[in-house]
Amino acid sequence: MVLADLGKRINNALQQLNKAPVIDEELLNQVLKEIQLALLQSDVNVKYVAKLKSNIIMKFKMEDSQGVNLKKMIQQAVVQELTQMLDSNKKPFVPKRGKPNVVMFVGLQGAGKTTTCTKYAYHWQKKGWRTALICADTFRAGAFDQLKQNATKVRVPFYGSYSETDPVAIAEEGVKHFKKENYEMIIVDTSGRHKQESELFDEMKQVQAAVNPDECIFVMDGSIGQACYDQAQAFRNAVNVGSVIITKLDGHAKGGGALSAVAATESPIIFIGTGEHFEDLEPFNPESFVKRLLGLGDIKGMITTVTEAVDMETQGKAIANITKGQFSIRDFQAQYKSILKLGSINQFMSMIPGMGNSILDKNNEKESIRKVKKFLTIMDSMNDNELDGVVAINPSRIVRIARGSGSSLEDVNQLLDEYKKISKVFIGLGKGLGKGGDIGNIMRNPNQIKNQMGAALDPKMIQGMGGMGNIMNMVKEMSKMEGVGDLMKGLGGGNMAEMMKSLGGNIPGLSGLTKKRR
Ligand SMILES: Nc1nc2c(ncn2[C@@H]2O[C@H](COP(=O)(O)OP(=O)(O)OP(=O)(O)O)[C@@H](O)[C@H]2O)c(=O)[nH]1
Repeated sequence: MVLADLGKRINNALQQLNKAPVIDEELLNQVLKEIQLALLQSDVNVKYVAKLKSNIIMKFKMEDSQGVNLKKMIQQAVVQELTQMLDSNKKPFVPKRGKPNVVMFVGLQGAGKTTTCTKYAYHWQKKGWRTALICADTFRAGAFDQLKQNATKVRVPFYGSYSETDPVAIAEEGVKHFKKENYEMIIVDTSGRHKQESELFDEMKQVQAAVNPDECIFVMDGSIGQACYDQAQAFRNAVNVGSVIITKLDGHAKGGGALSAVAATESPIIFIGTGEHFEDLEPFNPESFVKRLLGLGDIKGMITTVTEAVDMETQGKAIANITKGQFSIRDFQAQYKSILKLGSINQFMSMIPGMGNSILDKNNEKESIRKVKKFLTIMDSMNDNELDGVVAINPSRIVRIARGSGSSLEDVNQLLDEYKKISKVFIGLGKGLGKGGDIGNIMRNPNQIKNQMGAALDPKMIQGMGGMGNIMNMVKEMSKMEGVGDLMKGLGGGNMAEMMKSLGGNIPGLSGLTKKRR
């Protein structure tokens, strides 16, 4: 989670409301002063910070302090004001499946445009869209090689030329080529310049006129803080910029300033860059971002992520098996595939209320993803009978599987151990749910589930989630929350079995995710 420090400081300020016996204007002023200071140090414009304070004080004065929970009201007001500060109030372009969506990227040199084009391509490709990249940057030497290398790494087809010097011709030709091949997401990377200059804007306009993109995304370096305002305005005035991606928000103190400044230009921010790797791209939604920043979770976002990540048909088969007391390696494989589709595990965890500041550091997360990928490769080397549990995997097969997947015996054994542990949890869960998969069964007999989950999850993970009691409360609370009903309906049965099916899709991987690299 980026800007974690800002979130922590705002949260700490709000905590004072919990401790105080009475919430009066003096205390509120003190809390707001600390929030203001944190925002100013994150380079948020003083004008927005002052407005946030006066709006919250006004709401406080309007409340009848007898009848409301003041702490909750103030917390909600802070969320609302921060969300408003980051909201451009403009709806971004939404790509449509099954048709060619041409998206052109513009920005200054070094902002991270080429890297972000690749991250964006990877994002859509992971969702199963036919995605392609075009390098129309003929200005910077080596730009085509960089894009080519990136595209190869994420396995996305690319188009470019070493000999053609006209960016317009390359962009036009590339778009024509990929449209003919029925690509759904066609991404055009254009040239940057060191500063805003007429040559850059002229070139962007020509490319835009030639390829007629559905969307033009402006990529901007977030480390410049509120200076983003002038840059975003200049690009908006020069070309038809539809939305913005702010990069380098990892480890930069001025992130809050960058985000609020761009929102003020009325350009929607659609993603933020949070690192140099291709998976370091977070979809941006102001409310979700603020709630996660303050550790309040984002159930709506979590439901969307889970719904997108879960393959309903495969999971349906897994849940049918579980309720029959079976859990095959193929079911296990389905859970691991879902984990990869979640995108960032940290980002997913921060959507869970109470887990705002992620439990994994970046190295651990990468290590965990590597492990998930390794396990998937090993499972790819098993035959159908082994995956479906028709035959047991004997020692000689373990040797063959290790050889076939290019892994060690230790890796294969580790996978089988993990599978055994997880299958115990799932089979226990299936028993707890009973035939109908009724939520009531779980809630009437929580100890059974608690014991089984407790045995399988990593103790550090349980601790990170506030203990087993807290995990059970979270499941209980989530089952009551807005949107969960829709998810359950969407999943078919409208019962807890279905919900556990989708959420459970992530539990197995988590048991190994907090293990430190040795
Ligand atoms: N830390 C961090 N680094 C980033 C991020 N996005 C890009 N970078 C780095 O920023 C540097 C510049 O990125 P490029 O993608 O080459 O920049 P560009 O804007 O395409 O440059 P031109 O093609 O010359 O216009 C590279 O070292 C990237 O790895 C991010 O979100 N976080």
